[in-house]
Amino acid sequence: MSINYSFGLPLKHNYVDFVYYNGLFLPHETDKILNFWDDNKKIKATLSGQEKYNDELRKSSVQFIENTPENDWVYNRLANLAIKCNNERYWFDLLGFHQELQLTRYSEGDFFDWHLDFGPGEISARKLSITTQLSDSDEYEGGDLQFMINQKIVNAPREKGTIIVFPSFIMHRVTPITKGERKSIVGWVSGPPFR
Ligand SMILES: O=C(O)CCC(=O)C(=O)O
Ligand SMILES: [Fe+2]
Repeated sequence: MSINYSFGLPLKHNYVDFVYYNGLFLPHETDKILNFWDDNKKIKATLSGQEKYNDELRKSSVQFIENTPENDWVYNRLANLAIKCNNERYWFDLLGFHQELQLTRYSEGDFFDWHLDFGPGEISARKLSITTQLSDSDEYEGGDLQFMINQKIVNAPREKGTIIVFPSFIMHRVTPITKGERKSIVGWVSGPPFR
């Protein structure tokens, strides 16, 4: 039975595990984001805070997108959405992006096994994770972004342009790609320590 025993501030009950938004990036915009990809800057994905590659936990190619005047519209769009979503749902204390946006490519056989985006060290300020589907669902097989919620696995929507926001402390993974290629752009909104 839920009650409303407030300590002063109104109690808010609309926390959700993840939220998604369709159509906030139009097809020509997702294509423009993909054009930021520069094969010379491609790096093999590492696990945050770890220098060594760990192919058992993660296999993909990533590239970090510097915040320049040309791509500020992407940062801006994601920041505004994170603020709106946070005001409607989470009420976390947010400060901004402390890490560059990450473009990710998963080719056949690539994956990112169960993990949290939050943890000790440099990722301890992360509060909200925000990922955008940059590939059409039929461009790849497998490659589902999944959340573990109360022992149940829930799939995120796959439609190109969909932006998915979730607390960085939620367990999630990207299942192995069995055909084609999946691309995404991922950001982490940081804030002061949890309290
Ligand atoms: O590719 C995605 O949509 C999410 C990847 C991910 O979980 C991460 O980079 O932390
Ligand atoms: Fe993640």
